[in-house]
Amino acid sequence: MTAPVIEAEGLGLRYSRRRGWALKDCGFTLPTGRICALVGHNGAGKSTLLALAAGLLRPTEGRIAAPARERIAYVAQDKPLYGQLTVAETLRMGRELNPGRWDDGAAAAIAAVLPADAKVRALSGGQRTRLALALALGKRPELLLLDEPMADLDPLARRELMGALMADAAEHGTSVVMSSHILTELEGVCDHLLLVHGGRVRLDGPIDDLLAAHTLLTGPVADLAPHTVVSARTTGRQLTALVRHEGPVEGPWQTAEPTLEDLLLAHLRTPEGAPA
Ligand SMILES: Nc1ncnc2c1ncn2[C@@H]1O[C@H](COP(=O)(O)OP(=O)(O)OP(=O)(O)O)[C@@H](O)[C@H]1O
Repeated sequence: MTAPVIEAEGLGLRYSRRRGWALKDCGFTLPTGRICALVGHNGAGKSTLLALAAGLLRPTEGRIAAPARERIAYVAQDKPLYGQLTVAETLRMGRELNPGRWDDGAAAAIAAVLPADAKVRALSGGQRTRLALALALGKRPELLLLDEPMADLDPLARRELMGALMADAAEHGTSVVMSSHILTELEGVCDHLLLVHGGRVRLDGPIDDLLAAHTLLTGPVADLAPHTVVSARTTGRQLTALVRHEGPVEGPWQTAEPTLEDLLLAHLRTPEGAPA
């Protein structure tokens, strides 16, 4: 097995005593070189987890091991940049802050369409995202942490930038963790999944293994034991369910392997604390 790039054990974070736990009892291992989708409801704890992995927050309990700060690039949801700098000055700052590591070509490939002399404060949301991603890739990180990176990009820019990011990650063996609410965007791009539900890790592992461990079935309503029902819906006498199977699914049902979207939606629909 590949060495892990992130390893968490009993990880918990409480922003304050009054607010309760944002993350609790989280344990997972992310092998090096994976493209990991980080999925969960609003407020599930995704940004908190990314900030912990980036070393910007300290765990309240447990531990998380990840590469040193200089080997991580973290693009936060609000893409903090200096508004008074120009695009060219921002890239120069990236080069000066990362001596010996900075990859001019990677940064320029992403930022090339931006007006070099425009002030950052005059850029659109999507243009700022592009600049933040250029800075992140220029740093030539071992681990790239992206918090909803594509949210304010138009569909063409989203496709182009996602393609560029993934090609760059594949070429350099970069590990990527990317949170997103756009499930279709993750399919075909990510090979690993981390699903956070109510502050706990509900599912994690290679996507192919997780899909193979689940079955989507339709047919007459009946007892589904010994399989674990993740979500079920009945229409008249017809049952549609997603189960985590224990051995082969035998019965009067039509069965299929779920898509990633089927799997994610089913797990996101379950109540907090239900068996995964
Ligand atoms: N700086 C903070 N101070 C106090 N509580 C916070 C802070 N940041 C987040 N929280 C709380 O921690 C919990 C997890 O928030 P987090 O931002 O990690 O969720 P998320 O999964 O990234 O959500 P979203 O999909 O909406 O971005 C939420 O209950 C949130 O209110």
